[in-house]
Amino acid sequence: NAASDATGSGTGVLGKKLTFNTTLNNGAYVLVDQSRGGGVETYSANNGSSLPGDLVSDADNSFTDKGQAAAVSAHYNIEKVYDYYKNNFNRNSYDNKGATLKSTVHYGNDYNNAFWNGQQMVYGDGDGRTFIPLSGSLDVTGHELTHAVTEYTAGLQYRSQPGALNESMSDVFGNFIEGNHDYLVGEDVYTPNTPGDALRSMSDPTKYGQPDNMSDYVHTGQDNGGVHTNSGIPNKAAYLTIESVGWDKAQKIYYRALTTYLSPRSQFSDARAALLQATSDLYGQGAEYNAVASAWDQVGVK
Ligand SMILES: Cc1cccc(C(=O)O)c1OC(=O)C1CC1
Ligand SMILES: [Zn+2]
Repeated sequence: NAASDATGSGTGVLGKKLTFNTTLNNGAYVLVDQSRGGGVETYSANNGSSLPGDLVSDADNSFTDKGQAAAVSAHYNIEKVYDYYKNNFNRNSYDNKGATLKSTVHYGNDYNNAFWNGQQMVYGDGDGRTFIPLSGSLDVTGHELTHAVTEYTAGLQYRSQPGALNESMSDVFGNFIEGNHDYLVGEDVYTPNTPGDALRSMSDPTKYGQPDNMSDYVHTGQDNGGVHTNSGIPNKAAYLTIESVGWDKAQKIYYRALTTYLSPRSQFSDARAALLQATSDLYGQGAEYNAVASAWDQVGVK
């Protein structure tokens, strides 16, 4: 049969009934959304580690099996992430040329991670204690896809200060995309037995062991120079900026800095300058400009 567009439905990781675009292909419905850019395609590694694995399919376009929940959430959430970048910034996928958005779920066993591997997004199932399937969180899927946007724009190297900025941009846009203004990261899929906690907090990074000031920058060889630790410093600056200038202006400032002024070896001080320049371009050197300067003053970055 010719591939055609259909509307599928299913149950996500958090138990919600979700609808999304599928394609009827050779008598089965697959998680392929041909309506967005070069397509959104969702695969399963079937708890192996070869990528991308198999396209997730269902005979009756109703993806309600428990084993399909991680794929349902990934497919639905990535549609939303695509729409965020297209609707807010007219960006057509991570490369702005309609690159196909590929995700693989059920990667590995009890895998408490998610990552962008340079070609696609990959989501573990979690071990059920630290994480439940990570694709269940919109801020996590936004975080992962933003790694791809960063790679195709600023190209921030994934180590030391540029790496912490890379991580921060993913947390910042993950939060913009999730849109619930909780400034938390991963809360929907983190520690199911501990309500109210999160993997990271942008409003109070110290709550989960991250520094929130340059004076507490962690010099380490671990984790590519502490990229998931030191991201607390630019994350705190982002929180202060968003609270001062407001959600909408902050999004525009951050997107312009990421796509126009940041570069592979940008340090925290370069991020301050890039965000100030973006603010000046967009809103001049008034209240918003002073708010950005103050935010970075407060985290000890000049
Ligand atoms: C859970 C996890 C482990 C290692 C790397 C990442 C990574 O993608 O950097 C990761 O995912 C996140 O940080 C998402 C936002 C919760
Ligand atoms: Zn990341």
